[in-house]
Amino acid sequence: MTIDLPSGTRPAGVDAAVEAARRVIDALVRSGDMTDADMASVTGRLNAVADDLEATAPPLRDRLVDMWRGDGMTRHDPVTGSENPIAPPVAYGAVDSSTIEGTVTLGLPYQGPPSSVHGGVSALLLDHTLGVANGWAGESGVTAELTLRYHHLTPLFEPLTVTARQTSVDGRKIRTTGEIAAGGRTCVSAEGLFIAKHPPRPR
Ligand SMILES: CC(C)(COP(=O)(O)OP(=O)(O)OC[C@H]1O[C@@H](n2cnc3c(N)ncnc32)[C@H](O)[C@@H]1OP(=O)(O)O)[C@@H](O)C(=O)NCCC(=O)NCCS
Ligand SMILES: CCCCCCCCCC(=O)O
Repeated sequence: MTIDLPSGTRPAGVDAAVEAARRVIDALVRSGDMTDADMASVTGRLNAVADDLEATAPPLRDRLVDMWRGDGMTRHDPVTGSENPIAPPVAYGAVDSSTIEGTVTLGLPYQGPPSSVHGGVSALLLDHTLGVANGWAGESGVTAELTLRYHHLTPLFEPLTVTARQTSVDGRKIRTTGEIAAGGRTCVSAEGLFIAKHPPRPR
């Protein structure tokens, strides 16, 4: 079964709140202690928001069922998820029947080396994008092996292209490749082995 690609961020509801949370995370990392902001006040206001959300959140099991409603892509994952503040988020488009491509610009929360993307963040983006390419191509599974090569530092603050392509399906073994590029230069390349396995969605 071929999945639909994630359909993007909605302008209201939780998506808008998540977008605001991303701004908060970015602004906190940007500020550090080099700010005139009253951090005691900031802390109090953020805790008040968290108190409100925690007091009104649904039971975990109900939310898990809700997260996995339907058969298609989710809105909560940590890469594309418009309901997840730790997702940058990446937005994908189809290139062909087995290839997808996404664009994203990463800021300070994703820093590893100076002004460069953390290697683990690159791994996250590639693991997920290879997985979604498999769903798009019609045969998906869980990651069994992910081999990465870091060719060049991946820059923060400029558009990155994340590409993935399913290259073969052999029984349960699915092979997929991908890369992160900046300005047309490959920064990280990936080869993945996925095994067709489909943990049940909570219902
Ligand atoms: C990957 C996983 C599904 C394989 O377990 P399994 O379903 O029991 O599959 P099997 O052990 O029967 O292996 C199936 C085939 O894949 C191969 N395989 C499995 N894991 C492999 C790996 N890491 N590297 C290379 N080959 C592997 C096996 O050798 C076997 O090949 P064969 O059919 O030629 O003998 C299982 O180890 C797993 O669930 N791992 C966790 C996955 C995960 O959390 N990924 C991140 C989130 S998506
Ligand atoms: C059919 C749906 C495909 C979704 C792909 C999600 C990739 C998850 C990768 C991972 O958890 O390591």
